[in-house]
Amino acid sequence: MTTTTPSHPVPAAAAGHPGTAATARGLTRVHGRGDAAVHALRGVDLDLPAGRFTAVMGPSGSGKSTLMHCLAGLDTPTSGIVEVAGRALAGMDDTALTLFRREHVGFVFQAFNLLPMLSAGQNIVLPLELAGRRLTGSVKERHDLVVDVLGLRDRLGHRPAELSGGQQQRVAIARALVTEPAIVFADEPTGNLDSAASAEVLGFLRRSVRELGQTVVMVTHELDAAAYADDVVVLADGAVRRHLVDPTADELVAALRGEQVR
Ligand SMILES: Nc1ncnc2c1ncn2[C@@H]1O[C@H](COP(=O)(O)OP(=O)(O)OP(=O)(O)O)[C@@H](O)[C@H]1O
Repeated sequence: MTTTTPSHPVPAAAAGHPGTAATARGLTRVHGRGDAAVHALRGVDLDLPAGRFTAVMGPSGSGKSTLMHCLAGLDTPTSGIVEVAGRALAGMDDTALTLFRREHVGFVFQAFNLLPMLSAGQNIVLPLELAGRRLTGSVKERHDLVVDVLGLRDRLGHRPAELSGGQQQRVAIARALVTEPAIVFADEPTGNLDSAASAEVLGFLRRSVRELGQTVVMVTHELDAAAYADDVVVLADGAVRRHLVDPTADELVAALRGEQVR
């Protein structure tokens, strides 16, 4: 593991767990039983620092999605510990997990997952409404900041079908950021975008880290996308092969060499 010091300061973290947004210890996930058992994760130890943009890379089947789902409380590990924002996920029932995700976790998906009948603005405030939070005071300030950072001010009245793919993904990012979650998980967020829109979306994700102090974890197959991140976790065979802090392009390519990335 690379242990070099980050070149820019790591901001203060989510409440209750200074410096670390999410932690995994001895994380395993086995699908099926007996001869049919698939060991998707084989003992992952990982600390994801707050206020950083981390890319998760690795060959197809190396466990990227499983790791993200376990960290986000969308899948239950077979063994091991997950903590997000200083809270252990083990022992939370479905209702508690749903409430926890609503408050502390944001998601950005490859397919945008916007509600087509709602305007961009209505999609963005949906998580606030679900959490019973009113668009006033500091919540309104945060909303306005997110809308401006993502350049969506003049698109709020448009429905998703009236927006380009890149604009739709920016709305999805705003929706993920508006509640000020401890961590945002982005699963192949540029998988449905052309290269120009991809660059734009990745630039906005990076700005959300730099300017809003957000923590973003992004699963990607693309070296170009990973180059926007501060840090890169390389998985292989269900384990962390490398955790690169502020890698140069050459260091990243060298770390991935030998790990066939789809
Ligand atoms: N529900 C499931 N049942 C059985 N096996 C599964 C299940 N989900 C994932 N797996 C297996 O677990 C391993 C890890 O899968 P995972 O989807 O996490 O990998 P990945 O790195 O995200 O792959 P990709 O890059 O192709 O999306 C794979 O061998 C996969 O086939």
